[in-house]
Amino acid sequence: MTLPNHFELLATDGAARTGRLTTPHGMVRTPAFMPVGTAGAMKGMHWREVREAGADIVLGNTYHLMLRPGAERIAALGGLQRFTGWNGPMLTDSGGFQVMSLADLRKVSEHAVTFRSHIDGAKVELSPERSIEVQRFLGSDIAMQMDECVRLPAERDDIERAMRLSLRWAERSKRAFESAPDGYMLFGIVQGGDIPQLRHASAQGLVEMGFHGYAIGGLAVGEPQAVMLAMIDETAPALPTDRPRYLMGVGTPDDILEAVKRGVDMFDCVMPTRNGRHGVAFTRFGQVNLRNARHADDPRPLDEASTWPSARNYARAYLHHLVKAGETLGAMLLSEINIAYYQFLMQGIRDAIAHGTFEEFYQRTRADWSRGDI
Ligand SMILES: Nc1nc2c(CCNCC3CCCC3)c3[nH]c(NCCc4ccccc4)nc3cc2c(=O)[nH]1
Repeated sequence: MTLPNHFELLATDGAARTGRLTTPHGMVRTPAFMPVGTAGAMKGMHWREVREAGADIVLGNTYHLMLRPGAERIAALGGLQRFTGWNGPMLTDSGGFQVMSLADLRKVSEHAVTFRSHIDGAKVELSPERSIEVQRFLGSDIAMQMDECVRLPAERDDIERAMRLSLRWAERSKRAFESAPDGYMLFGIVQGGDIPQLRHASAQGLVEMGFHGYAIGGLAVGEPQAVMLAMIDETAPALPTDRPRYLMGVGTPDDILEAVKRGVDMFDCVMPTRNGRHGVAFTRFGQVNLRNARHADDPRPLDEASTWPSARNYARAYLHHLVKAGETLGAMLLSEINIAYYQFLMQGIRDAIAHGTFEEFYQRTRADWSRGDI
């Protein structure tokens, strides 16, 4: 049964696309970078800054929120938007990936993933049905199917086993999702590791089932960028052109630019906020590690032409001092500066595709990153 389409393609330039995704909580401009609000908060930032930076949609974390404060509790309090105060679109991951990377004593069976909570050691079972139920309780606008992601490099047998399990879980996730109200979306997740034939089989299986959008999973899990890009080249053409494509967990500004060029519409990554907390700034001219002593006497701001005040108004020397002194303000300023840069990059990408100048934008942006005089 084909699901209704809430995605509108506005323009294409080569394989790159720009469009609009309509959700119950608002509109998402694509290509979109979705900041990751891990446990119901954007670490070190107020939601108004996330919005002012240009983010249309953020990620919530099913794994963390189902353990604490609990999905039923958030539902009773009106859902994630009301609970957090972010009243825009939200996407939640299914939790399986986080279990495999965060929980201990985890086990994967046909029925579900079972694990011990990293908070109180309680035994927890996360089946496709329970994952969809939790995402519905959270009230997210876009839910993800439950899947199994294999780290790379991996044996072909293991990649195939996980890909076929994920297809069976896709079917169960879709059935469990069917009662969701109009407008709420469910995305399938393509698996298949670094093996083209398995990528094609996974994409074909999902497209036959029919989803509101399709994620490319199983990447950014240890493989070189060239392998990731090759798998996008194999997968994107196998997905419907009129539905959104979401590359999970990606990535650096360079990863994003390369993936947009290959037809990807949506991205999420913890990097802007995580690197910000560790003193690394993303700028139009590349990354700047403000822990480095070379900044101690530098009166220049990070980027005097930035559209974001904090990137224009603070001396590198001050940011260096805050980071070295472990001042919370350092993590706060760099988090907002990084989220703002990522949104600045996405706005430039959307405008370039809309004007048919994506190739020039691509070349100039990469040249600016590698100027190295920062
Ligand atoms: N369901 C599912 N999720 C995946 C994710 C999580 C995406 N962010 C979820 C948010 C929701 C909650 C938290 C995150 C991935 N993240 C990455 N790479 C991250 C690489 C990275 C790691 C650390 C720093 C920077 C980059 N690959 C991923 C593959 C999958 C996948 O196949 N299936």
